[in-house]
Amino acid sequence: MTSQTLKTPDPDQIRRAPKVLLHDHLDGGLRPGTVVDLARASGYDALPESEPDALGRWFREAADSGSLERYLETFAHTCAVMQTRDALFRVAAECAEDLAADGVVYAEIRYAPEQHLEGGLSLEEVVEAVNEGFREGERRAREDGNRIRVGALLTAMRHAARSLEIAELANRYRDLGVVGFDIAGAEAGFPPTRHLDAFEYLKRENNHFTIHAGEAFGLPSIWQALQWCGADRLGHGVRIIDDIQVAADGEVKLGRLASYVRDKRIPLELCPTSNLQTGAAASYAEHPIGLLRKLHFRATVNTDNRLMSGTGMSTEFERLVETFHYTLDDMQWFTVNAMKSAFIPFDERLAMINDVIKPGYAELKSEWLFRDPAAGPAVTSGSTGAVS
Ligand SMILES: O=c1[nH]cnc2c1ncn2[C@@H]1O[C@H](CO)[C@@H](O)[C@H]1O
Ligand SMILES: [Zn+2]
Repeated sequence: MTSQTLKTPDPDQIRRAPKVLLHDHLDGGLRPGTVVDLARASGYDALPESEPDALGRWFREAADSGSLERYLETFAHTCAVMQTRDALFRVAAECAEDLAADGVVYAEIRYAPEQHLEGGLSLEEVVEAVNEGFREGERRAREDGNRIRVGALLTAMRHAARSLEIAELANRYRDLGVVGFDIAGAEAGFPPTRHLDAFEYLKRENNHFTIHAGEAFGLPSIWQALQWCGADRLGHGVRIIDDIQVAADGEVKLGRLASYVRDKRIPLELCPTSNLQTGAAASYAEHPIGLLRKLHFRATVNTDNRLMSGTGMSTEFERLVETFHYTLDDMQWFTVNAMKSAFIPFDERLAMINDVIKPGYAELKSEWLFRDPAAGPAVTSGSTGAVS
């Protein structure tokens, strides 16, 4: 290892580093200007602001409530303008384009088809419009010299009763752009076991699913998601920290559930900024991701809702780099964790890791060797030579 390996990456390196995103809501990632355009086109007159910058600020502030329930109220506006084929296509295309421009090479984007039927579309038409939008976004990204692959996750809302139907839909569109299933929405009062039939169906079909659990509600929710429902991954899962004790002398003790999650390499789809907004964590410094990374949980970094959190993958990593002094090696570790945990076939995950992610980080890590000497010293910290 050289001293350069210890240096934290700058924002430009973070943006150029290949990143993998497993937890991002389509209806939580619209461009503010697109919300304004689509509202105008559809005659939706309930937007709280009519100018894109002000609207973007409104979403961030409204979502900054400290409560998941109030955070979720903001989705009424985005869902309202996503009720036609053209709107869904546009939002999906821009989503893929924006992620690619931010250095994301692989993304699984989720949304709840049942929330997009008010304009008369069928569930199938919703899925097809979004899939076509993703393909268009991938194409535009290629034109811009970026590479991204996007898969869809179909979400069922946990307060509703359509989960089996949505699970069947996910299964029907398997290999046609949909890579898995999820449940989302308010957690307290809506345990995942209400949707057991959907999960059992997907298991019988050898299909994949993740469950939002351990965000607004703690260990019982995580336990149910894993041991009753059989989730492949945990959406957030951040409250697994409640089952980890750190003594004053630094000794760490994992409870049975935390041990299970770590031993079984259950992926945690952590979303730091979103957690600060809903009150699941008090600050970046206190966010459990720091400890979970040290303890080698299968931790991944995600955006959740780029519009409501005013964030992106690079922004999330910037905050983590500032807070925990992560290096490119740490970034690569989170990224490989995410790619290993994706719902696409094993050989494709492996190729993404070996042929895209690792070479991408190697390239970034090698840049200092070829820099212009006139540009100043090669490293700014730990610059005394090899350390191991
Ligand atoms: O962090 C979250 N926790 C739980 N549910 C969420 C979160 N973010 C978004 N949604 C919910 O998922 C739906 C489909 O995308 C959104 O409409 C929102 O209600
Ligand atoms: Zn979410």
